[in-house]
Amino acid sequence: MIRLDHVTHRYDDRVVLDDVDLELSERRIAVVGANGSGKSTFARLINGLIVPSQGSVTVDGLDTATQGAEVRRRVGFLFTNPEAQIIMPTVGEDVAFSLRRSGLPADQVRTKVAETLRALDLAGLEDRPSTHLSGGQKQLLALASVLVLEPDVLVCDEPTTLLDLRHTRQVHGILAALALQLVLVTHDLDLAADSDRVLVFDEGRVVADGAPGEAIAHYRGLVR
Ligand SMILES: Nc1ncnc2c1ncn2[C@@H]1O[C@H](COP(=O)(O)OP(=O)(O)OP(=O)(O)O)[C@@H](O)[C@H]1O
Repeated sequence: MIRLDHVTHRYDDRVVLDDVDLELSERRIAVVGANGSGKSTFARLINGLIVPSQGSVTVDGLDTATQGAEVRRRVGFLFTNPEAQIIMPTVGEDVAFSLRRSGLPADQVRTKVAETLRALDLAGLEDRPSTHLSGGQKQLLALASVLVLEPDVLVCDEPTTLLDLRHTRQVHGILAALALQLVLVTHDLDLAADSDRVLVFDEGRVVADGAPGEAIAHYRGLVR
């Protein structure tokens, strides 16, 4: 359960999230809204990349402000641009790097890395330099490096914005099949429609919250 208790966030003096109060327990939650409406700030609050100026954010009762490391063990985060999170020179090393503090022996790390790459259509690419991957493959690698840690929650901030249609569909399919709680910030309303609950942000507030049909219709109404 993700809980935002009267969360306000400011950058300097500017309020970008204004008294957001939510309990999120659905498996697939989509977040839509105009540029600058506060979606990324909201996403980053969930895993403690940002802590709120006022109010609190908890994940399974763990407070992001005081138990950030524990929260981040449960909550994986996928950025729009995979370059922001690919660290190691080769595909296999990058996924294995996520497990560096797992205490697992090397052979188990290798097995987990291979299994995760297989699940993301990157089988056999362990030794491929990360820089040689296509943009779509890079996003799959970034996702592999998050999923190998088996998070309970995955927060994705516009994960398909930089991808072509084929890779967008591929990432959608993979995200839809994951057995975890997914919070997906997206401008892709087809993708948002395929969720259990949609939050619509506008100027730092949640202005609609509910079933996809209703919430997306509200969002469309805002931009008319
Ligand atoms: N680190 C920061 N310092 C100052 N202001 C910021 C910072 N990050 C975001 N902002 C501002 O906060 C507001 C909300 O930004 P945020 O990125 O959360 O919106 P968004 O809905 O995700 O937008 P987009 O759809 O364009 O990604 C924007 O006006 C943005 O300029």
